[in-house]
Parts: sequence; structure tokens; C-alpha cells
Amino acid sequence: MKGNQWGYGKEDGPSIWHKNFPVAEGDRQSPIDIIPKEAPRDPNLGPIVLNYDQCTSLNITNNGHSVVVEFDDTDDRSVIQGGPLGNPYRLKQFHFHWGGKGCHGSEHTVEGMSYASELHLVHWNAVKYKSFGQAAEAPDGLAVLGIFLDTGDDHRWLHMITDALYMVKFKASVTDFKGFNPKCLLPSSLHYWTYLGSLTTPPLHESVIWIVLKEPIIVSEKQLGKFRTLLFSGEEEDQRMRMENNFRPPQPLKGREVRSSN
Ligand SMILES: NS(=O)(=O)c1ccc(C(=O)N[C@@H](c2ccccc2)c2cnnn2CC(=O)NCCCS)cc1
Ligand SMILES: [Zn+2]
Repeated sequence: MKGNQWGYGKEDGPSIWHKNFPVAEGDRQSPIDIIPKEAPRDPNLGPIVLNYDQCTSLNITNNGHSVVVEFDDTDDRSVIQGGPLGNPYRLKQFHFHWGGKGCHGSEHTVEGMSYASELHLVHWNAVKYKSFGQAAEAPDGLAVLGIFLDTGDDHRWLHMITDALYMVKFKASVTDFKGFNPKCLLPSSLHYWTYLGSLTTPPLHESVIWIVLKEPIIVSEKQLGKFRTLLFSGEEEDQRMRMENNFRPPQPLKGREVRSSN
């Protein structure tokens, strides 16, 4: 694996990442397998509060690892707060992880069971840190809201994303994506599990307060299939590699506690 190039293949995938990113074998790595009966309810954990109404989505991009919708995070217009968080965290981007045809691709698992896909809404602590990059290196710098995707009927709003995927088929492609409010991707319940972890892709910084919702959202196989029309590869590359199975498997808990909201 050359330099800081990493991927999800045999030569550059999760089992090799530790060579360039030794923290891959650290004490608070993500994702993890969540065991509900070992995640006690903590009465001090209040509800999480999402203020996304003034959010400003900017663009959608294929960064060669996932498809990412980025937001204007120059002020506190869209934040997550409450729950395990000491202050509001600013929404920066969201992206997905998914499997191959008929194979599940969530990162967190629940008692060994994985979901078809997982959505990550990435927020950073702009109260304590001056930039995302700086926050991404601090133990309380990031808060990622994880939402499982299960298959069933069409999701009534996901088409707004899947209809745009043909515009970002190749790595490093980007297109405008304004006026999208991720509130429409939330399940009805905001009950969650929470634990201290890391980015699930290199540089794997141990800077994430994870908040994983218990209730999945439902999307159709057809909608999920559109994610698999994306490519890991750039337009100029002759080798076309379908973007799928872009998930890291669960990592050792190493004595960490997982708590449950009420
Ligand atoms: N899966 S997750 O929710 O845990 C997750 C969340 C955010 C990031 C992230 O922002 N990574 C970038 C970064 C930039 C500055 C400091 C540190 C990290 C980065 C580094 N090289 N490329 N990127 C872009 C990138 O990975 N973007 C996120 C797409 C998830 S596959 C990665 C994973
Ligand atoms: Zn992610």
C-alpha cells in the first residue's frame, strides 16, 4: 500500500491499514459490535436534539471511498446537541457505507447482525476547536450519528440522493447539491447507543463520540443498488472498480462501556 492510499480491497483494505495508520490497533477503534443487554440504560443520558432546519447543503461528491454530501459549517446553523454531548457539534457532512449485491454493508453490528447499509452524519466541536481538522484529532472533537439502513419499501426521500449519483460516478467528481435537509433521513425514534470511538476510515483518529440510533430506516434494494453504480476509480483509470463493501468490520471493545438512552 503506497503512501497514504487506502481502500477496501485485499491489498489496501482494513486488515492492512495498521501499517500506515498504527492507531488502527488502538484502544478506542470503531466500528464495534453492539450487544444491547450489555449496554445499560443511563438515566443521565438525555435525548439528542437535532437542529437541521437552517442547514445548508452544498454539494455531493465521490471521494473514492464513499459518496459524501457536504454542508456549510461556517456557523452554528445546523447542530446536534444533548445526549452524551457537552456542547453543540456542527454538521459538516454525511456519507454512507454499504455492501455488495445480497451482502450487508453496515459498519456497526448488533449482536453480530449487520444491516444492509449505514449512514454517518459527521459533526465537529466548533465550541472548543477552530477547525474540523483540529477537532478530528481531539478526543471530544467529533460526534457521528450512525443510522442503519434496512431493506424493504422505497424510502420516500432517498431518491433525492440516488437520483444524483449518476453525476458523481467517478472518484473526485462533485456536483451541486443544495437545499437537502438530512432530517428526512431520520427514523421515527431517536433512541440510541453511545460510546467513545474513532473514525472508521484512515486516519482512524480516536476523536469520535458515537451515537448510533437503534431504529433503522427502510430503503429498497433498488435504491441501494444505485449506490453500487458508483466507482472507486477515477474517470481516467482503465480499471473500473465498483464502489461496494466500503465498510470496516467491528473492532475490539477493549473494555469500553456502551450506554443506552432511555
Ligand atoms: N466513517 S466515519 O464517519 O467514521 C468518518 C467521518 C469523517 C471522516 C473524515 O472526515 N475524513 C477526512 C479527514 C479530514 C481531516 C482530518 C481527519 C479526517 C479524510 C481524510 N482523508 N480523506 N478524508 C475524507 C473522508 O474520508 N471523508 C469522509 C468519507 C467517509 S468514507 C472519515 C470517516
Ligand atoms: Zn462513515
